[in-house]
Amino acid sequence: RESQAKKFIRQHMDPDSYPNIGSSYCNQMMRRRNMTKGRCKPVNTFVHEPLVDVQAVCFQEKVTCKDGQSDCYQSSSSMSITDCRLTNGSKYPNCAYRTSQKKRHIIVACNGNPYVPVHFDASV
Ligand SMILES: Nc1ncnc2c1ncn2[C@@H]1O[C@H](C(=O)NS(=O)(=O)C[C@H]2[C@@H](O)[C@H](n3ccc(=O)[nH]c3=O)O[C@@H]2CO)[C@@H](O)[C@H]1O
Repeated sequence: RESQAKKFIRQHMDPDSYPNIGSSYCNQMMRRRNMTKGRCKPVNTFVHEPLVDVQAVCFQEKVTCKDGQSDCYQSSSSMSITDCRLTNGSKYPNCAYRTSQKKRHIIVACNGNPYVPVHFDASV
């Protein structure tokens, strides 16, 4: 059984790829990280920073999550991210994504002991 922390890493961490990634990045990565099985996950963000830097966000600015819960945190610095967004013409099982490379502050929810990211809430 995959823990929430491991699931966060699988779905949102890609420290080893460089920002100038091609337009097929999302199509490849959404498959490779298992987010196109059964349905195409509509929106997903990958973070191109070291895991320790993303884990540190759990001890940075506390903010309210989109769902109203209070266990979200906003990164003090902006981070290199890639937003993957399903295109309108996309038809399962061929999940077609738009790849957008950005520098944003990320907002994650943290949980557990050790206190680590378990959910990607938004970027600002
Ligand atoms: N406060 C909490 N505290 C603790 N745990 C919490 C909390 N909230 C949820 N979970 C947990 O997380 C699980 C989960 O998968 N939530 S999810 O909203 O569907 C994830 C979103 C995100 O993956 C993605 N997205 C979205 C925007 C963006 O910029 N980038 C981007 O990637 O889209 C998804 C849908 O929006 C949920 O089952 C629940 O267990």
